[in-house]
Amino acid sequence: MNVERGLLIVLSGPSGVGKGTVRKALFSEENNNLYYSISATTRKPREGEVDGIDYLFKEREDFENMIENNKLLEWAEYVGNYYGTPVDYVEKCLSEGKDVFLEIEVQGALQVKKAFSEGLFIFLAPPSLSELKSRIVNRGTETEDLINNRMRVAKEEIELMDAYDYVVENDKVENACSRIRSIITAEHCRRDRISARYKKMLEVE
Ligand SMILES: Nc1ncnc2c1ncn2[C@@H]1O[C@H](COP(=O)(O)OP(=O)(O)OP(=O)(O)O)[C@@H](O)[C@H]1O
Ligand SMILES: Nc1nc2c(ncn2[C@@H]2O[C@H](COP(=O)(O)O)[C@@H](O)[C@H]2O)c(=O)[nH]1
Repeated sequence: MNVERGLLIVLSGPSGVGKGTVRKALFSEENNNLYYSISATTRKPREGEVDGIDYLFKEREDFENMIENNKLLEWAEYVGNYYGTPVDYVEKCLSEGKDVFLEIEVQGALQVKKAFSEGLFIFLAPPSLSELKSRIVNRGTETEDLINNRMRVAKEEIELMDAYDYVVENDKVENACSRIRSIITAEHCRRDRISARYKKMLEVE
């Protein structure tokens, strides 16, 4: 039996806007058919982060081997570390009809868009730059230098938001989740319109 391919959902946006928080809230809901793609990174684990759950933590040499051997759907160097999406997991889920969820920065999202124009690209935006900075500062995971670097990159990333299908403001986590859920539902309905399943139904009738 032919299975309809799953949807590739890319949530992107500046560091500290709340991508991880919103993603965890979305995944805490039942029956969402969403599968999270765990990224590889050369960044060192933060307190509480677990290898294989938060990230696949790699040495630089191992990451560079993954690049050379085409094991990554996309990758980017972000504020001194590599981050990338292992391609096999994404392909396997999509071919089994599962929706795959990537939570990645903007350079990587734009690479995915080139390769997978049929993906769903959502930019999570902060209510303001000052709120963005407070969120990174209050998270307490970065030094002052890193915060300034992340804020510098954030401004460049926000300028690219027009390349996305949707912009969702993360004012409150529950509002952002509800908007994203609506976007995913609408995208499924749009695809159903052209889906082989309905074409088959007409052939059988
Ligand atoms: N809507 C919100 N209102 C207030 N605080 C929020 C909101 N969403 C997330 N936060 C807080 O902002 C901080 C950054 O959130 P989070 O770590 O999810 O961001 P991120 O975009 O995943 O960051 P990074 O890209 O660096 O991994 C966290 O302390 C989180 O609790
Ligand atoms: N291009 C990619 N970006 C990724 C990936 N996984 C995470 N990220 C993004 O990197 C920054 C920094 O993350 P942090 O955990 O160090 O705060 C953030 O914007 C992440 O969304 C990936 O596989 N590819």
